[in-house]
Amino acid sequence: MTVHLSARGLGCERDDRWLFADLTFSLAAGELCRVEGPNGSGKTTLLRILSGQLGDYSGELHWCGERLDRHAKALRGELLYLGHRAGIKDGLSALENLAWYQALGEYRCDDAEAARWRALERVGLTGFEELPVERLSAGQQRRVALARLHLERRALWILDEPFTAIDAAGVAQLEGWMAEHRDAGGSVLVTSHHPLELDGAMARICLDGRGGHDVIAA
Ligand SMILES: Nc1ncnc2c1ncn2[C@@H]1O[C@H](COP(=O)(O)OP(=O)(O)OP(=O)(O)O)[C@@H](O)[C@H]1O
Repeated sequence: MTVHLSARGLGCERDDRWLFADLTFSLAAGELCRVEGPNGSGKTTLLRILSGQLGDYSGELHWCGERLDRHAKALRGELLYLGHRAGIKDGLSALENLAWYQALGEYRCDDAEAARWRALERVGLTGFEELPVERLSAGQQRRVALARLHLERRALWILDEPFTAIDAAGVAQLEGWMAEHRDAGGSVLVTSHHPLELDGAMARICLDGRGGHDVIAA
């Protein structure tokens, strides 16, 4: 099985405090992993390091066997990162937001417009495609961000608090998409402050907020 991400001896310090140190784990194709820990324990920082956005860490990180610091571009083409902020532009419509992501060159597909409509249908935004997103509810705005999961296939999803503002049906749906992605050979790293149906099927990286951690297999 292809190992997507592997970390050896990973550490990160903020304000003279280790968020985590000597963290070793791997995430292979077809695996799910939940990163958990109290507020401020370093979950977002870890996900930003693993997605190649932060370079101030110690230890080694590999993407598909290649050092991440030397092959960040290879990872970018295979990664979908959703931050804990929705990352959408208020004045643009849902369709325009997705077009903006496509225009950034992050998404390649034959029929970009059809892909946008299809993605918005999947997240339950039929009828809301052309309104400025500032006129959508918080949960609908989060769904605009989640529509990126359906724009194009990416091997690795890194999702930071993707369930924020999502209703119970939406949580079940998103868990279903994560399971589908895994079954298709993708991998997922996710944070959530709430219990999930998929918990039993996920490995866990538990940060304790004091610099310690546990890595627990699925
Ligand atoms: N750029 C930065 N400079 C200095 N300190 C930072 C920076 N980014 C984060 N921190 C600190 O690192 C710690 C971990 O932050 P992080 O956002 O990773 O935590 P978290 O586990 O995701 O928290 P939450 O559950 O509240 O989202 C916090 O104490 C934060 O203040």
